[in-house]
Amino acid sequence: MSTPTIGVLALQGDVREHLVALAAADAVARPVRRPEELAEVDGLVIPGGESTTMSKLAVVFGMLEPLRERVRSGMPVYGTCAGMIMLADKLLDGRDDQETLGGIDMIVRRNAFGRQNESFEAAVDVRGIAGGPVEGVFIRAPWVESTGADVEVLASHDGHTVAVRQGNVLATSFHPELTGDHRVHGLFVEMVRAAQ
Ligand SMILES: NC(=O)CC[C@H](N)C(=O)O
Repeated sequence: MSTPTIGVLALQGDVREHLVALAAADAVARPVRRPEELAEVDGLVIPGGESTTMSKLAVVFGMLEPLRERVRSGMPVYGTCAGMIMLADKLLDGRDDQETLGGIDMIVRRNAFGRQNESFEAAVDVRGIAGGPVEGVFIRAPWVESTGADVEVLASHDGHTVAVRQGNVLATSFHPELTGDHRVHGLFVEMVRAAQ
């Protein structure tokens, strides 16, 4: 099977770290800012950052509808933190004008962990990832408040859902791209391969 080309949405956020993690997980990785670039990738990562800014820039760059269209058409997508927010069908504690792409039938609460702790790390067991828990880095992180019947819960922390998958769309509240452990990116690269 050929090596998949995976884009990282490069409007805002920790793009470089995802490019490095994807390359380490045996994908060809490149930044994506424009619809023409989106058309050329087999899968997409939406990075951590600030979802309100990312949503605004997606409108400015004319990316909102092209992104929605590709998610709807089944392109594999993986969102971390702000990226998870972007993939939520419904959002709590977002800004009034904040747009999401949707893709996962879930309600996500923005900054849910952030009120108590700005940032923390915790070992997280992720279904489908062998070799023990991953180090979860949570930075003003959202959690998943509820999920629809077709959504698979892959991980929880403190009783809150922090990793989910629905079909080709994967999302985590935490940031594997900041840890040097590329197993979650490896899982996503396998999802992209399987969809090719
Ligand atoms: N680390 C992150 O991506 C933080 C997400 C941020 N709190 C937001 O609302 O987008």
